[in-house]
Amino acid sequence: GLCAPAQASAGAAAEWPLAALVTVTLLATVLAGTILLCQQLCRERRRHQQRAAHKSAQTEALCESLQRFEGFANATDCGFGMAELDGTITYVNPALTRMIGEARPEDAVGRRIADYYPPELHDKLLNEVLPTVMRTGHWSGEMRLRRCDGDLLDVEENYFFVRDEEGTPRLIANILTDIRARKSTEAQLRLMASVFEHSGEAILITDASNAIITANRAFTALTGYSLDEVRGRNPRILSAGLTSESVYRHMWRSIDSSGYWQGEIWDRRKDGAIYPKWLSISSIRNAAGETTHHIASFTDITERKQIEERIQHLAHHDPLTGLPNRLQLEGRIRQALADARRDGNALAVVFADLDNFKFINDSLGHHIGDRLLISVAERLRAAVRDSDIVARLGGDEFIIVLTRLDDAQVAIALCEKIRQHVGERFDIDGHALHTTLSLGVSLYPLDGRDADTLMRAADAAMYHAKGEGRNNIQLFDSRLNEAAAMRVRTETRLRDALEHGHFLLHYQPQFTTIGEHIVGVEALLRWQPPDEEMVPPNQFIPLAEDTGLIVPIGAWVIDEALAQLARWRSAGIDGLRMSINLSAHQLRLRELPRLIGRSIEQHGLQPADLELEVTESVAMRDPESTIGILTQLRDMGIALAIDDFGTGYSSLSYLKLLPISRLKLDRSFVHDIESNPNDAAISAATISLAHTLGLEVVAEGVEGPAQLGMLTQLGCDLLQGYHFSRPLAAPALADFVRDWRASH
Ligand SMILES: Nc1nc2c(ncn2[C@@H]2O[C@@H]3COP(=O)(O)O[C@H]4[C@@H](O)[C@H](n5cnc6c(=O)[nH]c(N)nc65)O[C@@H]4COP(=O)(O)O[C@H]3[C@H]2O)c(=O)[nH]1
Repeated sequence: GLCAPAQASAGAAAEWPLAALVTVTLLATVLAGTILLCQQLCRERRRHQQRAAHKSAQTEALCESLQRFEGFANATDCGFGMAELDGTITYVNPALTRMIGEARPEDAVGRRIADYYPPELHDKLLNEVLPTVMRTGHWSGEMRLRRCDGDLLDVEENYFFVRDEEGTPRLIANILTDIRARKSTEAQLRLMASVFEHSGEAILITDASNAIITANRAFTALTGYSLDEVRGRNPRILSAGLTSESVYRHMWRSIDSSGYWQGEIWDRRKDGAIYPKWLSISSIRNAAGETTHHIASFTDITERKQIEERIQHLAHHDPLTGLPNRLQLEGRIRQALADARRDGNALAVVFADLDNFKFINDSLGHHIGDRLLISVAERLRAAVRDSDIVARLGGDEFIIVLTRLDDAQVAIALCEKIRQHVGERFDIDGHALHTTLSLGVSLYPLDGRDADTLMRAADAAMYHAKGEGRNNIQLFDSRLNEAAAMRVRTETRLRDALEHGHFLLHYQPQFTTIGEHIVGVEALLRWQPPDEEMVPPNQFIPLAEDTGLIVPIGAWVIDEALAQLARWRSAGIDGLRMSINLSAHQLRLRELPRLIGRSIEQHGLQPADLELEVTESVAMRDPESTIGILTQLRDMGIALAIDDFGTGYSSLSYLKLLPISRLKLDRSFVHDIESNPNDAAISAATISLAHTLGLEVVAEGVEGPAQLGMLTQLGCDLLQGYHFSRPLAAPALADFVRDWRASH
């Protein structure tokens, strides 16, 4: 909307002085003649007053004419001046007096024309302007006056002769117009034109009939068309034919009603390439409200669209592997289910989880971990059909949706293929890595008819696979649902057990490697329902944790273990530290430190008599609050140990932040330590790492002399396991300690 109104006003600005100039020139020519005559006649009148008595009527008429001229000359904004042929000024009107900056017209009279031009224009004045007037009778053009105060003033000048009755040039007259306003308008116009020309946006101007009048450089750069090629044509020639008619209809409706439209349309370049552009169109109307022009400006938004697509992609894909993420997966499963329903096919949802990813990630670094995930993603993708879906949920969890299956057998066979593929060696940055997959499978329509149910079923099946020792495939089994019902029954029984004292503790001694002294015991929870077999903790603790029952049960354990330690003390068995397992729920209890402190006090013990064990995964969950509570406990003087070390999620750097004093090397590493070089290496690394961090290492699950030998050699500090003793009931433990101490 900038150009056209500016043009209109510039046109007006340019037009009126011209028209005025012509009028003024004509008038002035006539009047200049008149004034000349008047002056002559008036002089004559003075000289020959008596002689001229008979001519007085004529003289009066002329004087009247002179007055009229003066009236005009005084009123006009145009400068008017006259000079002798030699350049001596004889007359200036008030406007010219103002232009040249004199106080009164008389001040200019008698001076020379050249006095009012800057020296650099003297040459032009004397050698071009005045000679031209002499030769041709007139000169017109732009000049610059130098005012008395030295300021310069741009003017348009019209020099001409005033001739006498015989036609002989007698005077030089000049009509001047101040063109400062026009000049600045022109400068502004030039600026506008260069904005137009240099704009990064392509700009196109059409007339009322929408024929192209002009276009700028960016237009040519963008479309490939030169101005000559498009002038007079309808911008329709730019269209790629991809934008629907309704878009154009809407566009014109909006331009007609509001004078404006913007939006996205597809165009074709001269070379045929199609591109999306963001287009704004404004219509320009004249005072009567009629559209005179349209101004269209547009930019190529190919790049912006690409970025948008990339953002879209990022929102729906896992950035690491490029696989669809959970968001995308949901839509795709729904689609796949709709297809399966229509075609009467089966479909399998497979939950796949890498078994030892965390360990690889933590020990070799995120860089290797990431590369491994990428490679696993590639193998998963390669193992299935293009029409199947492979997605990553995050971490080391993948979902595979196998479509168009004839039956469950095919799903199992495909999963087996996947398991084997991924189980093969990966060579990453010089590391030969092995990883295995635990796979859980649910089938449509057997296990569920909607995405949610199928995902949940596959997830349950995957956990089952983990529970079955990892690296295997489990089909969802409705018995997993029965297991859920069973859990509800067990929960009731657990509450009952707590109320009726059906829990008890067993204790397993811990030994120093050097000297094999008993220095502590670990309290291990047992459930002894009446008239039934004793239940090991793994069978009820997970449920107790899920239901929150672990909190009261855990409180009971702490109090009972400390009471037992006090009883042993009074029976003369001392030098024992009590290790107690804490669950994640307990760590979330703010009053935990206070509870423990009270219990220690009640039983007349010291904080140093107690050691709390938290599993690695628990310590790593919600690190901030965990560190807070653990630090409080440590500050009380209680020792802390990380249980099952090596199986969980630790990042080694994070370990440094924990206020711990011991690591318990998981028994899965201890178990094969003498036969499996991997396990031996992990154990060795853990022990040396712990020592570097100033921590002691307790090996759990020491079952035989070979493991003992190996752990001794690796410098492990403390040992615990069947090799020395199984967990024992309190009286048996007391006997064991007495016997051991007597015989060692
Ligand atoms: N194969 C083998 N196993 C050995 C050997 N020596 C000891 N064990 C077993 O290893 C487990 C060691 O406990 P944990 O790692 O803390 O693992 C514990 C601990 O995480 C949890 N737990 C036990 N008591 C409590 C408790 O009071 N509170 C909480 N929150 N968790 C408990 O239950 C887990 C299992 O406890 P348990 O069944 O008593 O199993 C005990 C123990 O009986 C050995 O030489 N070979």
